[in-house]
Amino acid sequence: MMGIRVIVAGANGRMGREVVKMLSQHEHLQLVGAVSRSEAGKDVGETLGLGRYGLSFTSSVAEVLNQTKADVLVDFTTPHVVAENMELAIQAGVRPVVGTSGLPEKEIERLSSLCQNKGIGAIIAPNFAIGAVLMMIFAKQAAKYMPHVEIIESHHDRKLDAPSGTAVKTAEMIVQTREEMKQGHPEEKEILDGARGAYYQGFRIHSVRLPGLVAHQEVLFGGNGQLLTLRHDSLNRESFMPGVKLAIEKVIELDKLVYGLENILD
Ligand SMILES: NC(=O)C1=CN([C@@H]2O[C@H](COP(=O)(O)OP(=O)(O)OC[C@H]3O[C@@H](n4cnc5c(N)ncnc54)[C@H](OP(=O)(O)O)[C@@H]3O)[C@@H](O)[C@H]2O)C=CC1
Ligand SMILES: O=C(O)C1=N[C@H](C(=O)O)C[C@H](O)C1
Repeated sequence: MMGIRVIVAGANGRMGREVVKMLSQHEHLQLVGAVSRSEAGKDVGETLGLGRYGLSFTSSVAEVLNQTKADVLVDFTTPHVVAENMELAIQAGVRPVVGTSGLPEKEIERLSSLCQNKGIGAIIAPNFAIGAVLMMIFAKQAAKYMPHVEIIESHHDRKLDAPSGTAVKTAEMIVQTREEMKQGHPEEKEILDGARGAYYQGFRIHSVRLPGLVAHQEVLFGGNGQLLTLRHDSLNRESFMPGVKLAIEKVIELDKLVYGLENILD
């Protein structure tokens, strides 16, 4: 396989650090740029405890794209900047692989058109853990036969967006097979605001935030006299890395934006 030149945005964050470490373990994946506002100018490897790299952090995606030839931009930043980062990359002919959550549907559509106009690939994956992707696929299958469903997602308390990107994607996949219906008692009333969670086309999504958690989700299906629970737990951030590696390798072959890792699994 040809070498793939990769820029990482959010490289000093929880996910970015893990991506930099993963790249260092694969000869065909070469880190050519790393963005961190707080660590700009410092050596990437020394800052991340990986030994001297001879490559310094850059303070913005615009700057690194200007200075560096790259094939792929991996983005694990925040919902506020991810769209702008993607747009800059697409304009520069660099393919985005995006894990950052919180991108609204309209924005994904707009970025998809940009990719189409430019004829280059991009991947936005709400969750790169293969087990989580399987949970979403199984939830879509189950919803056809058990349409009474609720999603409970639980994350660490540093998370900015709720519900999680994974919960939103799971809900989007569920409604592809679930007959539309409003669940619960027709006269149900919330005594405390938000008690029943966020409403999504007739069913509910609940978000838990606690220190100690990483990334977890349960999809609960109820039927007469039976319950089905699908559960996935990411116990550390290494769990996302096989999916990130796969996306970096696949995005090179794409000529459009793909939303969801399930669409590139063989
Ligand atoms: N798809 C998936 O499988 C997964 C997705 N995620 C998502 O990835 C994203 C990042 O998560 P995580 O690594 O935990 O978050 P962190 O907060 O640890 O890292 C985000 C990094 O983004 C940078 N950043 C923050 N604000 C800005 C800004 N305004 N402009 C430019 N850079 C900024 C910061 O770096 P600095 O201050 O140095 O610039 C920070 O280190 C989240 O949206 C999360 O939901 C997380 C796990 C898995
Ligand atoms: O913020 C996180 O940590 C995670 N975010 C993604 C999401 O919003 O679904 C993926 C994973 O759940 C971890």
